[in-house]
Amino acid sequence: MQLFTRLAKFAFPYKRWFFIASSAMLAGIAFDLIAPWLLKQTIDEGIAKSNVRAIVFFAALLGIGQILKSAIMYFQNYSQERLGQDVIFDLRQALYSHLQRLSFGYYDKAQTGQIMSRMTGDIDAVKNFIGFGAMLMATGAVSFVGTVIVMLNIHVKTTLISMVTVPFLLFAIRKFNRSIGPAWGAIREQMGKLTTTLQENISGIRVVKAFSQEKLERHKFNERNETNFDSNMSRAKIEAHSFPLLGFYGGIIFLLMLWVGGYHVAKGEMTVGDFMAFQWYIWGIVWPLNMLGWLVNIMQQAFKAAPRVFEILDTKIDIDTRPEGSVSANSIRGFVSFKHVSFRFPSGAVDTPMVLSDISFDVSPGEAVAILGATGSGKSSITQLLSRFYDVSEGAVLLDGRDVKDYDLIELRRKIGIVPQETFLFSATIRDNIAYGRPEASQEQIEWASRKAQIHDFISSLPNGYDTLIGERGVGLSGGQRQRVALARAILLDPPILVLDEATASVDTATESAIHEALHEVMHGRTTFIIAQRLSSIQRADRILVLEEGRIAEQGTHQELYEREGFFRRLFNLQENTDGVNKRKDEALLQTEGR
Ligand SMILES: Nc1ncnc2c1ncn2[C@@H]1O[C@H](COP(=O)(O)OP(=O)(O)OP(=O)(O)O)[C@@H](O)[C@H]1O
Repeated sequence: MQLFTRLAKFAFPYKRWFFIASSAMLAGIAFDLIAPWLLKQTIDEGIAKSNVRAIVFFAALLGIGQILKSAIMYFQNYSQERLGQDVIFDLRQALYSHLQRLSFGYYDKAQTGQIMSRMTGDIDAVKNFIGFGAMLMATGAVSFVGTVIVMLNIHVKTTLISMVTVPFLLFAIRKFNRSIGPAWGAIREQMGKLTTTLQENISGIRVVKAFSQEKLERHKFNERNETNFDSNMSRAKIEAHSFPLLGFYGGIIFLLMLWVGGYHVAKGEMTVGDFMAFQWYIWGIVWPLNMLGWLVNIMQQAFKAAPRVFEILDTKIDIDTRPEGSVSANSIRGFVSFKHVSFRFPSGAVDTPMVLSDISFDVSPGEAVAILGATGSGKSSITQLLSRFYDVSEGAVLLDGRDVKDYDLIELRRKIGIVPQETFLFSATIRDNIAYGRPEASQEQIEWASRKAQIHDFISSLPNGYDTLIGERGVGLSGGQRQRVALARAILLDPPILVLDEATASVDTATESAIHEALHEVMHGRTTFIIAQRLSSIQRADRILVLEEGRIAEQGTHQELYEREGFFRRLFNLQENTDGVNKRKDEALLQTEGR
């Protein structure tokens, strides 16, 4: 019932189509009730009395009625489809907007395939019900009741005896309804899993092929496909078992009517016209009953699909984009302050250790701070809290002296240019990708950002330049090129805060040094966070924070940390040694080649 109410709320704005469809439906049923009577009149008043005028008159009325009904059917079909499409349009739109507003915490746990299948198959199932299932149900119910009333008026005994199987049929429908519901639930769930497997396989096809795991993946898909097949066969078995029984009960109604009606005609208690009219009327009760199984199917599909859709809509938005009383972030300067921040990912269990513990530091506007630490030490998490991809578990992150939670989130994020660790590019032109955060940017501005990111020359060398289309996730570009396009995208935002999360990890040392040279100018006047594991990436940092297992182990300038003989010094010595060894190897190689 709750589902009905929720779906009805979506349908309410389109009540106009509902009224047109239901009026057309009632008009259609009215015709179905009048037409057999016209037939009766044609037979009893025309044929039986050899009255040609009466035959022509009633037959003409029947013809006109048929034409009118066709026109009415057009309105009914159009408006009920329109109602379904409108509702589904809004539902899909609401779902998409909600998905856009859900935080990283949701996506950490969600499966893309499940979301996809809810946006497509589940929504379609709901549409089938709203579009014609519900209307057909209403038409059937009105037609059934109306026909029974008219038939009772013509001949009570024939009507009642003909309908003797109806209670059995309704009982069978109830049983069918109970068993088909779970079957449809399993199918919708299986479809979500099948889509997830497919989506993961396609997204990870390069890994699959690199590790020659096509057979394993085929096996995984096959398993899902088989489960889906089995679920559908279980459903088909229930249908195969129930539908003939429902058809049988419906057929018996027709036979009983022939038998009882024929008997009463023979006894002179019914006219031939009445009998013929009954033949027609009987379809008014048989078709809704015959359709019941099919309608229950549509309804159960929708009732299993709708909760999956509503489950997403009901997911609480934990990080609201425009919290009440939020302040504008448009004029922030970039003073960042972490106050005793501790953090655990929302997907992490309560008893797991914090990813960040008691982190406190201040960064002045324009300062460049490097965050250094072993893998998994919490470097990226720090910057994710700044952009409010997640909210702190304890403490506070302040921006220009205000809690980041107080700012309009959309404006806040526009003020933080991020080059993430994993570059994602859209299947669009290189220009569109660079201008993603600032679609109104001019070609000059885009080229300026590309130059700073050391990617302009490469783009210009392509036959289509900035108009070059890149594939999904940036296919067609190397890892380093993708990273530089992402860098240009962040630079173009011209933000007061810049976050470079291993932004030059995929480029060669020469390009890295060229990027850092150019970045020096870009970083000027901006608060910059440079997350890196290579010391060469953080040369330009004014200050370094060293993280160890989610805590700040040390902080200071290069010189201060070097003298402290801690993690930084160890890393420095290690990387110096590695660089030294590499350098010696290169020299030896050159000498060998030179000989
Ligand atoms: N979305 C997530 N959900 C749950 N735990 C996460 C999530 N992302 C990261 N973690 C965990 O949080 C810890 C810190 O991760 P973070 O990405 O901040 O480390 P990092 O220092 O940036 O590592 P790297 O240098 O490898 O990028 C890690 O132990 C990681 O397993």
